[in-house]
Amino acid sequence: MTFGALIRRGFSTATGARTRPFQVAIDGPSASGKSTTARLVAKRLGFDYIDTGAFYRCVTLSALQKGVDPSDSKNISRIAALASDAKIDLKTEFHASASTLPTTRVFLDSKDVSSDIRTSNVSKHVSVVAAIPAVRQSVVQKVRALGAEDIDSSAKESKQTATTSAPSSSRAGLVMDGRDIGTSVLTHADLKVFLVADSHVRAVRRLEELRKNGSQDALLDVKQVQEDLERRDESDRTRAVSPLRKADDAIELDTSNLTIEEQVDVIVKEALRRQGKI
Ligand SMILES: Nc1ncnc2c1ncn2[C@@H]1O[C@H](COP(=O)(O)OP(=O)(O)O)[C@@H](O)[C@H]1O
Ligand SMILES: Nc1ccn([C@@H]2O[C@H](COP(=O)(O)OP(=O)(O)O)[C@@H](O)[C@H]2O)c(=O)n1
Repeated sequence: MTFGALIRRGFSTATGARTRPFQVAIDGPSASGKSTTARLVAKRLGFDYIDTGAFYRCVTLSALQKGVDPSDSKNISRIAALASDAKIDLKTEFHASASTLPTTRVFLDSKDVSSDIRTSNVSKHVSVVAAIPAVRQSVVQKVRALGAEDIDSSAKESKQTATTSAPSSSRAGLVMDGRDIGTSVLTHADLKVFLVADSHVRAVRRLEELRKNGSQDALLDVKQVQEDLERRDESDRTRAVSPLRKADDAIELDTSNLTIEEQVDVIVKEALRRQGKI
């Protein structure tokens, strides 16, 4: 095994120093609370945050904008090419105020598409796009490249964009959320969490969020939102490559009856415990 591979596996150096940032992997079905929780955990721990769902949404948006129908299997290789060519950047602002939720802006080929990737049309097609093996390969490559940048240059670029509550140099870790983070992207993550919640509860929360954001999709009713979430979960769970599933070594956390603060607390405490800080 190479030294690089040992580093990726998180082995310590002879001096006992950690060789890579502490990694937290958060997976789970749609609207289980992953991104909200992940951003707040990152803020509390002074870690970076990567929303991998945004990558699949960008590829889907790119296809739809170019008139390439994701539901037509003849378009698989065109969508794979779009995924490979897409330049995707995330900029998370952590904000100084303790009570403000960090915000992540998403850029596709340098254009801010943060709202465009959240429309119901993108949501409707994203799971089909995410099931294309070549798309997953491209996205995982892009996501890993971001993770590696965090390892090699902890005080660089993405941190300059952040109005962080913690100094950028202290961003010694990474929180990543998605569907396959614990099972195939960060398989050696120091802490893996699988968030779940009742699908009706998730639909109510998602609709509330759409209303708050003034989205046109706020006109949908809870039943329609719940159906969309369940359809997407089913597709994510049953696809051939990297399906949504709890990693064997992940902690499962049901957020149905928790407050956001409670679920964040559980994860932050476990991360601190595993870092030997409490
Ligand atoms: N425990 C909770 N109680 C109430 N609302 C929650 C809770 N957890 C998350 N939410 C809300 O549910 C919605 C979906 O959460 P989000 O983090 O976007 O989920 P995911 O990233 O898994 O799709 C957001 O509006 C979020 O604020
Ligand atoms: N690591 C990931 C992240 C997202 N995805 C796909 O991308 C879609 C959108 O992810 P998301 O996290 O933005 O979705 P929500 O949970 O916010 O609804 C999911 O339904 C999956 O099909 C994936 O396959 N693997």
